[in-house]
Amino acid sequence: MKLGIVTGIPGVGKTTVLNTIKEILTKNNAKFIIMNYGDYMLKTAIELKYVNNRDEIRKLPLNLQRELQLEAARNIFRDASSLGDGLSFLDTHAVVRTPGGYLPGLPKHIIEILQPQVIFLIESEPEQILKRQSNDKTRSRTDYSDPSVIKETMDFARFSAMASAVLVGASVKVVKNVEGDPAVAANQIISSL
Ligand SMILES: Nc1ncnc2c1ncn2[C@@H]1O[C@H](COP(=O)(O)OP(=O)(O)O)[C@@H](O)[C@H]1O
Repeated sequence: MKLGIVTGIPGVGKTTVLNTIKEILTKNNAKFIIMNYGDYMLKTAIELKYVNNRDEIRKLPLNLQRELQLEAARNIFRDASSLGDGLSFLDTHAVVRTPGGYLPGLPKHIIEILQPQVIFLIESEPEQILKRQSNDKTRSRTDYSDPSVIKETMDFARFSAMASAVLVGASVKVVKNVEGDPAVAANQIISSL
């Protein structure tokens, strides 16, 4: 199994880079899967009739959210393993900025189930991230609207990714999302896994 966890703070271009990875690997007839952590949580939440939609998940009692997080990790590992020597990518967050502080996205009990080889951190200049956010009217990311907040969140994402990597011996790779060319980051991620 080859699993790379792809992280990046909101607005850095993670969705764009992952879509580019998909295009490149599809063109190359490669065996791969791109999984989104939230999608896996939502699937279980709907099956268990906890929620009807994605936005209800973060309003559930924390113990149920933790149960969904754990079940998602087990299912993600199962799907990545079943791909054999194909490439698996998991779209998630190294850190989540909350009013109560920075929350690790990959705590011990989760990273130990996932067993990734690499944790990727997609980064861009804070000013660039702000510009992309303001150009992208389809999403609301106002909680990341200040360059110093973005810089601090990126720092904590690095600390958090390394702390998770230490637990399973994964590597941490910082990948820059170059303005105008998301394929640069996409190719780096593919070749590093
Ligand atoms: N390398 C890039 N160069 C220019 N614009 C980009 C690049 N990557 C992403 N964008 C733009 O930035 C905005 C946010 O990208 P998105 O992939 O949705 O971010 P995320 O998933 O990290 O929140 C979008 O408008 C997207 O088109």
